[in-house]
Amino acid sequence: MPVTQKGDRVVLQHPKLQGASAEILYYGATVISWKAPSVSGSEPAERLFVSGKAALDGSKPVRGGIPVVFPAFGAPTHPDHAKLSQHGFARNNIWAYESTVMDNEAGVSVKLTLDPTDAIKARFDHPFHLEYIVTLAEHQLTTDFHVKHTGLSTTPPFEFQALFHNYIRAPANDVHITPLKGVSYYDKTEATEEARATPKVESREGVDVKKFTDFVYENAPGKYDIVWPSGAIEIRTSNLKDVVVWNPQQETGSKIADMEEGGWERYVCVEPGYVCGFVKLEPGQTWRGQQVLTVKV
Ligand SMILES: O=P(O)(O)OC[C@H]1O[C@@H](O)[C@H](O)[C@@H](O)[C@@H]1O
Repeated sequence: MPVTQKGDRVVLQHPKLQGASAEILYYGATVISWKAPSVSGSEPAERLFVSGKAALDGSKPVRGGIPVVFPAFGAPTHPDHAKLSQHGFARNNIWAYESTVMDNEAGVSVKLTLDPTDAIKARFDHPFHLEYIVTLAEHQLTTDFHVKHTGLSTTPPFEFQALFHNYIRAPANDVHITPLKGVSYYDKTEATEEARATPKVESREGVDVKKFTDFVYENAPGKYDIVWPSGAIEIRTSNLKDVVVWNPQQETGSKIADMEEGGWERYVCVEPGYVCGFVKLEPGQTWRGQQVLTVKV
């Protein structure tokens, strides 16, 4: 069966390619596994990092995979988001499985949804409907995030940020991310608020994460290559103008309670999103953001 619903997750299996799969937890609609073969046709291998200490029981957001960040990135900055926790509520609420959207020789695709609950309304009282479509193809995983304003025409618009928090499994000390040269970014590792709010310009051909990195690139190219000696993943995006590159290294990684020992050496987070400024959604409108992850080696 290409789509199997289990207790806490839905499992996608490629209809033709034995072992190519994806697993999505209903908690947070978090993709916690993506297995894909290399281009040369090796056995499908895990492409995402999930910490061995990650909670998968819904007690806290998953440390790894692809958490969905909505409606606030990082600590909320919008007055309307003041009651929300870091990265918002999409990653720590239970989504509903809606349907299998596609099931053919090319791949398989499912849709999950999230609507306001009383607990969400207490913190973010806006009429919305979220849809998340995850598609597994031979060497690809696509995630589509749709935000709909479901209010009547007289309802005020609402504003949000959105981001795919990809933990890409890769040897962190050997990865390079391109092409970010010349792109402005905010350096969240700076000690003062003023320094964090002052844009810098990336001067490197290939960005590495050999030291603690938490950079928010604004108006980035939208297509990124993450390359290391034995592998490469491409991320293509639509409607996601910014990208965050994060790796805590030992300096801050060792302080993350649910990070496995040395985990920071096993991934790089490359996170496409709309996080500088806010999307403003009018009643009846739908906003769509998409990424396509492709194994290139
Ligand atoms: O620990 P969390 O809430 O999952 O966040 C992890 C990281 O997520 C990144 O997107 C942020 O830029 C970092 O500042 C943050 O530390």
